[in-house]
This record gives sequence, structure tokens and C-alpha cells, in this order.
Amino acid sequence: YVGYQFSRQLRNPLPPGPNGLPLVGNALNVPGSFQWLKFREWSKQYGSFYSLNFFGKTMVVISSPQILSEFTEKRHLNYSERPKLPMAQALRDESGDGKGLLSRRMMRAMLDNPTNLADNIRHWSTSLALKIAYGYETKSGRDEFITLADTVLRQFAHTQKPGAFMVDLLPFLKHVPTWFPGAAFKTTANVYRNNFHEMMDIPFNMVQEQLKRGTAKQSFTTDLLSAEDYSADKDYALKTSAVTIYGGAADTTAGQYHGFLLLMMLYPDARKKAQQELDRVVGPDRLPDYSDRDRLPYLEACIAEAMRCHVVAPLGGMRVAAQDDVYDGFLIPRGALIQPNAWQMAHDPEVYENPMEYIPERWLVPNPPLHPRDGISFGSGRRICPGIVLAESSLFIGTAMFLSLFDIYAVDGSPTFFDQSENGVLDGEPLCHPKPFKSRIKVRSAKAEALVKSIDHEL
Ligand code: HEM
Repeated sequence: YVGYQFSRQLRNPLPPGPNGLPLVGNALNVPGSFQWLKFREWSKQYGSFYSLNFFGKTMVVISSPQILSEFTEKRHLNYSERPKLPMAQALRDESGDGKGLLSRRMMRAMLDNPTNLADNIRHWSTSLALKIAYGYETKSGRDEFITLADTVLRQFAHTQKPGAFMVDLLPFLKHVPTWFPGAAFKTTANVYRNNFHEMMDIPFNMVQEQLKRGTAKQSFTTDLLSAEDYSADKDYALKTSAVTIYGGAADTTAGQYHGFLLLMMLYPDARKKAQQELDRVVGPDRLPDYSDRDRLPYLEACIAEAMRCHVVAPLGGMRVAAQDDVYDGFLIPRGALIQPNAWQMAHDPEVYENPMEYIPERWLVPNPPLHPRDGISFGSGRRICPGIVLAESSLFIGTAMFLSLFDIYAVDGSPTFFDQSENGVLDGEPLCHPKPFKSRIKVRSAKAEALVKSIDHEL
């Protein structure tokens, strides 16, 4: 085997990359958060396609949308699998309405609890996800499904963090007993797995019960459980798909929305321009709805620019090479991890002038640059995010309502610029959210307040 490895690398070397230590390779050089910044630093030396080594496993880091699409689109047959991270696997093993009702509820929560920004947003995005996946209507305030769902999401995000668990780098640890040094992950995995199973089973069983009683609301799960070709042996696949929808939607949408509001606080001129547009198009007597979208180009530009500036999934979606492959003369060995650096693509100074600045106007010219939805924010190829349309419409309705009704201001202790460095405004996690920040949220007028309160009959 070693001879085979050696001879294929003589023919085609691995892509260039930083030297690592014997045995561990580059594992100790990759930081625990903000990995995309380190990846960008290396790309300055090795280009937009280079390789790292983690305990002998190759990771190919790609920071060019064109090269990435060569892998995920042109060669999709070889690069459509996701890597099986043992810790994430441990969780599974053994075992919209037309008017934006949920966004209106979030506005009510913003009016009552303007300081609980992050909680209000999370409640909204989780409610959206639970509604789509299970037709579940969350309660205002504390809701047991939201609590469980949030816990599972946080734990899942932990399993995705490169290097968070030694077992992902040294899979043989799977087989050692719990008392073995480095095997504490087994206890953690048990806790995470139990929560994950509850998250899969409880809402699924709820929908099954509702179907029996004839009270089920339309949802992904309801549709599949009532399909003609449904049979009980599909339950497990169905449960995991529903939970994936929920998992894909909640944290991403919340992070993107939270980042948008932070940018609106830091760039008051852009906020005011978007509000003037809303005032002109929607007026003060009603809330915006989806039908207004085409007439709000400045708001759309603000959303696009927020997506570019704040990339919620900075490392995109990882893939794994199914077979040996050669790209540009370099070997991509079978099993190599393909790691996009979406953050770097969205901040490429060759494509976006002043990439660290928030400039919505860059989207309002005749030939705007590459939109973040096209191969950056939502991935690309066969495993592209299936929730793009939903994500964009939720962001539209949530931001349109917020800006029609509220102002957001910086106060003493608020961040003063969108600092994306390690000590800045972001948490640096693979699903990257703003750190909690100080702000003041104020309803814009008496009419706006009355509009927010008018939704009380829907609560
Ligand atoms: C701002 C919001 C969102 C962002 C930034 C985002 C981003 C992403 C990214 C980068 C991927 C990996 C794609 C790849 O590997 O090429 C992904 C996958 C996925 N997303 Fe989203 N997403 C968002 C919203 C949503 C929503 C609303 C849903 C559900 C309706 C969703 C469901 C999924 C699912 C199920 C996958 C896995 C697809 C697969 O593995 O085949 N996402 N998303």
C-alpha cells in the first residue's frame, strides 16, 4: 500500500501546501475557530488550491469559485459525498404563509423585549424551521421544542468543528473503552445522541398522532407520511430528512439575520436608505409582504451585501473524494477532504472592491459582481443548499418588516465597525454568528407601534 501511495505521488504530487510535523501533519497549525482566516493566510503563499495534511489525511482547500465548481459541478460524481466525521456520525448511529406570520410575531417580540435581540431571532428562525418540517406552531416565549432543538443544534455544530474531537482525526479511538485517555468524547457522544434522537422522535411522533386524529397541519413530514407510497420501513429515513431540514434552516437563517441587523446598526446611512425605500413603496399603514419584493431593490442590495460581508457558513459544505483524481497535474487522493473557503471567495479584492466594507450600492450597477448566492453562501453542485429560496424569502420578509417598524442604533459599548478578526464582532464558529452586541431598538412611530400591536389577535 505504501509503495502504491508513493508511486502515484511520484506521477502526480499532492497539491502544494504548508509543511507539517511528522505524524500529525498540519493538525496543530489549524486554529480552533476562524479557520478561514488561517486558510486565507496560507492561500497567499500556495494559491487558491492547496493541500493540508491531518494525521495522513489530505484536505484540499479551495478559495476560487471557478475551481470549486470544477469539483462540485463538473466532477460531481466524484465529489458529492460528505465526509463521515465519526463524532457527527455518533449522533445517528445505533439507533410559509403569504404574509410572514412568524416574522410578524418576531416584530411583536422585538417591541416587548428589544434587548433580547438574539433570543427573538432564534425563536423566529427555529419556529420557521419547525413549521416547515413538522407544521408545528411554536408558542411565544418559552417553547419546549425550541429549547430541545437549540440544544441539539449547538451540539451538532460542535461535532462539525474541525479538530474539536480527536476521534475525527484518529478514528481508531472509536474502538477504545471509555476510561481510555482521549475517549471522553464517548460520554459526550451519548448525551448528544440521546438529545438528537429525542429531536427526531418527538415531533415525528406528534405528526403521526395528529394524522390519526385528522389535525395534522401541512408540512414536509405530513406530506411524506400521507403519501401513497408511504410504508413504516421508511420512518427512519423520513425522520432523518425532517431533522436535516430543520437543522439546515434554523441556525443559518438566524445567523444571517442577526448579522444583517448588526450591519444595519453599523451602517446607519444604508439603513436609512432602505427605510426610505420601504416608506415609499409600502407606506406607513400596512406591513410589507412578499408581493413588495420586486419593488425594493435597495433592500435586496442590503441583503446581498450582508450575505457577502457576513458569510454564515464560512467554510461552506465539505465534500470527500470518492476515488483518486488528478486536477491540474496534482493528485487528489481517494478520501481527501474538499474544503471550500467561502469566506475568502466573498472577500476577494479582485472581485469585490473594498471587500471588508459594507457597500449595498455595489449590487445596483449594470454588471454587478458574483452574487454570494451563486456558489458561495449556499455551496454548489449536487449538494447545494436546497433551502436557498426559503432562506432568501425569510430574510426578505424579516428584514423588510424590521426596517419598516424599527430603528436600530449603536449605544455606549456597541461595536464600532464590522471587525471580522479573531477579536472582533463574530464568534468564529463553523456556523458563524455575531457575538451578542449592545444596541438600542426603537419603534419608528406611533403608527408603526400600532401596526405591531395589531398582530396580537394572531398570537
Ligand atoms: C441563510 C441561510 C442559509 C445558508 C447560508 C445555508 C448554507 C448552506 C450551505 C453552505 C450548505 C452546504 C452546501 C454544499 O455543500 O455545497 C447547505 C446545505 C444544506 N442546507 Fe442550507 N443554508 C441556509 C438555509 C437553509 C434552509 C432555510 C434550509 C431548509 C429548508 C436549508 C437546508 C439545507 C440542507 C438540508 C442542506 C444539506 C444538503 C445536502 O447535504 O445535500 N438551508 N446550506
